[in-house]
Amino acid sequence: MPFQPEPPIPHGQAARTAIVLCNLGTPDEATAPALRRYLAEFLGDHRVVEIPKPIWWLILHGIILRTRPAKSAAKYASVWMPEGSPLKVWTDRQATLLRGYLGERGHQVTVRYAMRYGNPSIPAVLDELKAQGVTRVLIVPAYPQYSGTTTASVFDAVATWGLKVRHLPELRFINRYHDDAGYIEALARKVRAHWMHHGQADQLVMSFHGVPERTLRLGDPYHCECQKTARLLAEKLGLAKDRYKLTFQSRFGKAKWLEPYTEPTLIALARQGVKSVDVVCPGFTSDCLETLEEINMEAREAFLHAGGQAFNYIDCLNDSPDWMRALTELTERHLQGWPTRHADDPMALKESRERALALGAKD
Ligand SMILES: C=CC1=C(C)c2cc3[nH]c(cc4nc(cc5[nH]c(cc1n2)c(C)c5CCC(=O)O)C(CCC(=O)O)=C4C)c(C)c3C=C
Ligand SMILES: [Fe+2]
Ligand SMILES: [Fe+2]
Repeated sequence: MPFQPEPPIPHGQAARTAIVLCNLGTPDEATAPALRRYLAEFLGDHRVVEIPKPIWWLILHGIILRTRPAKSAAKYASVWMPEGSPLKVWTDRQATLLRGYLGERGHQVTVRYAMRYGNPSIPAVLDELKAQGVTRVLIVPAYPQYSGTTTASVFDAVATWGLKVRHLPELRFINRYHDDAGYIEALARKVRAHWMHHGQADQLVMSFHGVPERTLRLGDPYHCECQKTARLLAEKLGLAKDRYKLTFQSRFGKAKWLEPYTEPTLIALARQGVKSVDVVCPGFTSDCLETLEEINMEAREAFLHAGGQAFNYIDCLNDSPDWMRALTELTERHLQGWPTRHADDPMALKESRERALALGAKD
């Protein structure tokens, strides 16, 4: 494969830093053809479905992509926002705000969002940043808990992009922030604000996206990191063990996934006489199909149908100021050693060039 053409070598050009906030991805429209494109890319990723490729290709293209796109398109249509898919709308806002929050603290960084599947794609965003002269990139997956199915797949996309690039930018990659104090505090404040306005339900259900159970046996730390997030959040909220539950949602396919499953747990709670539940999804940093439709519509319906009386969904972190502050501090820590406060400042640049020349560098 030939390398991409490079711009002329930039003698004396200051380092320029960018942050790329990478989320899962979402279809461009809530239509069956858009869903087919998106699901083919997403479910065709061997990180996501680990069945041997030729067998899975037949199942995916022969069965799943013939039936699922239309059904999923109807679900997406039920949560679509005027500006687009919720996942994209929130991720876009987070990137814009992060740029502002970092700017307030004197950092001059470009911030973009990218999607692992769909648009704007990770390679397209990295190409654009490189064309702008960016020389350092911090990749921030939108997943607090590390999983091979999601976090590592973002890394694959970055590494694959790098295969065609001769002059790579310096790259950093955040693996996890499931126990980050700012993230836990932002979650706790969301829950407390909800309690202030609506009162506290009998149970708090913390629902995380599931993964196949075998990934845990094969060494994926995702399950442990979800447990830790839930424990820290409960501690922060002062919740006793019998007042909250950790569950896993969004099971896909027939294999066993991490348990307990969210919807059956909600049904069991209702049947045991639990009248009210608050449900929060700490593993999702943005509201999306899985929270707005699967939890706030389907799971709500199941709980109420089984005899529950009040189902209160607590929004994801989205663009909450507490989360934006946490994300700012998290990225600030990972930018250390990259002088983002000076990069575009002509005086600082002149000084650093003079210092470099004094140390014997050639201009
Ligand atoms: C938060 C982390 C996520 C993990 C871990 C994850 C693993 C995972 N997902 C699937 C299959 C599907 N996921 C779907 C949607 C979806 N998944 C996540 C996040 C994680 N997935 C998000 C944020 C979303 C919503 C995207 C949006 O556009 O709003 C879907 C739904 C698509 C549909 O047709 O309904 C599927 C399917 C697997 C198999 C997996 C791990 C093995
Ligand atoms: Fe998923
Ligand atoms: Fe789902």
